Amino acid sequence: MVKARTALDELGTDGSFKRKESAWRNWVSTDEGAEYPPEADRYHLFVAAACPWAHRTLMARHLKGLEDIISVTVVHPTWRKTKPDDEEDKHCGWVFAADADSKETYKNTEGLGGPFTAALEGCEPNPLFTCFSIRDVYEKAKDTEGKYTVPILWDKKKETIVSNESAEIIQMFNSAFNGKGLAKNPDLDLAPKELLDAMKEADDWIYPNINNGVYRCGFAQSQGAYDKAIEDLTNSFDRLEEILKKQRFIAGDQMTLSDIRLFSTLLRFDEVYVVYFKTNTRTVTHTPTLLNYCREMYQKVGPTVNMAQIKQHYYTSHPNLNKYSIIPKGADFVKLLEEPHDRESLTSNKKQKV
Ligand SMILES: N[C@@H](CCC(=O)N[C@@H](CS)C(=O)NCC(=O)O)C(=O)O
Repeated sequence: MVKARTALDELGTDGSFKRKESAWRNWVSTDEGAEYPPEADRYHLFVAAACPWAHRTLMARHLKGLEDIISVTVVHPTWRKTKPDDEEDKHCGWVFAADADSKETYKNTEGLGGPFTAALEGCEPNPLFTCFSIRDVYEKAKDTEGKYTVPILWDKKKETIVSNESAEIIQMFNSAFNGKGLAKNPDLDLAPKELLDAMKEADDWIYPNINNGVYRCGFAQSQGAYDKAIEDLTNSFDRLEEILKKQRFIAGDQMTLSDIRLFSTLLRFDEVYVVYFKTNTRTVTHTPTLLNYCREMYQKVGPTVNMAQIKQHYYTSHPNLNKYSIIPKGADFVKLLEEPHDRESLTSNKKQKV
């Protein structure tokens, strides 16, 4: 019997949040005889618009022009019981939205807050096979790990999961679909050879301290664990600012996958993490360099951003953090991102490809 669990169960003995490694790690590859070769209309993404890891894959798909050949389903932002008919089964997580004409509503997993409509614009039932939850998708692939995360890159031909690791899915999107007229932007290289070392160097501190750092703050269950996480986050936030004062993107003059990874966290920072995860030592709004950096990124990937779903997900899905699921109004961070940025001055003689 697979033990179902969520990120909220991943704790060290000191109350610190310890994220587990993703379990499905296959690759779409152009290698001869590859099990998962690049093909049009073969692969499908299951994502939550809210999830920063899934958002990475939507940004890479958009920038590479893969929308016509890799289909997507966005799940409902508010978690609920994944086996609603089984009293004993307590697991809560991502479920598909109901049909557009459904009138069903539900409350949060403690029966409070809401009501949230089961049908939601931009979300839909699973178009590939009948099922209720993302857990059902993992079960169809005979998963034995029991952590039912998005994103999932699904193979429609073999009916299985290729990968559930966003960092690797974005690499596949960058490099595996450039031939045979598949990607509309095959020449855009978001991981150029000459920047690979700088990208790795940046990812290596940004992941633990910023991307996962906000979760280490928000899911901490002891003061000591929170104190350590917020100190690491604050120092890294300041380090980012210093780097981006001198350099247009995090690994150099050119946008790379490392910027996609960073932006997905910064986009959610002021509206969600500052309030919900108590990351309130800094804000992007009051850090001009980072605000302008976010403006430039937003202006490249705007169609992938859904702030309403981002807020709905976090504030309504973990009643232990927000019992009544009240969604704070916020100061409309996205509107700030629509304003002009000043980042060209950092690379005045180089033309950006995107
Ligand atoms: N390593 C994974 C992490 C994905 C992840 O943690 N996704 C969250 C959503 S933000 C999730 O689906 N959580 C479900 C759960 O904790 O049960 C990746 O980067 O792809």
